[in-house]
Amino acid sequence: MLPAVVKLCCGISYPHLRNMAGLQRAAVAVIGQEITQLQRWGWIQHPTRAPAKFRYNEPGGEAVNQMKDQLFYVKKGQEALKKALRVLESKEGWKVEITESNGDVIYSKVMPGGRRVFRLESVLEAGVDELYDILFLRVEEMHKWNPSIQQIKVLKHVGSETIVTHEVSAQTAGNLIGQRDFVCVRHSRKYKSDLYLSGEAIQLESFPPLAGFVRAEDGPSCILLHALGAKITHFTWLLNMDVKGWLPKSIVNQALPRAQLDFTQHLRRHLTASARPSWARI
Ligand SMILES: CC(C)CCC[C@@H](C)[C@H]1CC[C@H]2[C@@H]3CC=C4C[C@@H](O)CC[C@]4(C)[C@H]3CC[C@]12C
Repeated sequence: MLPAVVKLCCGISYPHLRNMAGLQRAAVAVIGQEITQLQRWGWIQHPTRAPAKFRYNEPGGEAVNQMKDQLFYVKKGQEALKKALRVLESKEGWKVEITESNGDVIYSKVMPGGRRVFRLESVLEAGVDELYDILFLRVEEMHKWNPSIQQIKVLKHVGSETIVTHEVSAQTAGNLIGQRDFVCVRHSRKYKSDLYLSGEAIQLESFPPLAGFVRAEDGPSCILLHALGAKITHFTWLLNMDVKGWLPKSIVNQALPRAQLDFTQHLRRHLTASARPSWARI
């Protein structure tokens, strides 16, 4: 009797389960368990907004694929964070690249394989939540305050902590590196009063490189926001980028730390501008 009632309830609430072959059903169960595990460990939160096309009444195969998709992006974002943190935690091999008078310092280090990664250390006069809002929640607005960016589009929302983005850098005067575009998984993770933002390039069949653009690859990279006070945050940014194309290493290794300093400068300006009342803004 009980199994029949359970079956009936499942049939009513999940019509697609009835259309599924045995294997698909097993896959849904396994993926469901994995997501529950991740949620239990606090790695993912319950989606506040279902991803655009995620609907329970779609045929079984589609639902399985969408769940697999979600799991793939969340895991990719978490792995990017772990890998980036491992780079930051390793203490050897860092050398000072640039020291600015405002206290910003950029270090660099050569990774196995020969790529140089850059680590910016800075202190910003803003709270962690405000920075999270600007850098993650309002990522699509970044071009409004940062002229190095032409456009950022969120292609997918996977729960509230993971997004898939398409970013296009701007063609700026004096920058010897032409425009690039990126497709990345971006993941955010809160830990006490700190916040971690990670990113890594992914290949999306549905989003092949645009004609006329060089598709660069970001990551594993991350930004760590560590609260020093209510309105003061230590900002660490690991930039790990393969800009692709045929460029001398010396040019790339000058442009990347420059791009970090520019980014922080624009961010500071944006913070002061948004702190002023709207009538006082130009
Ligand atoms: C030198 C040339 C090739 C690149 C210049 C543009 C660089 C600096 C731009 C292009 C895309 C940008 C990234 C786009 C999106 C995010 C996610 C956000 O949560 C933190 C900032 C971060 C990570 C940006 C950092 C700056 C960035 C990497």
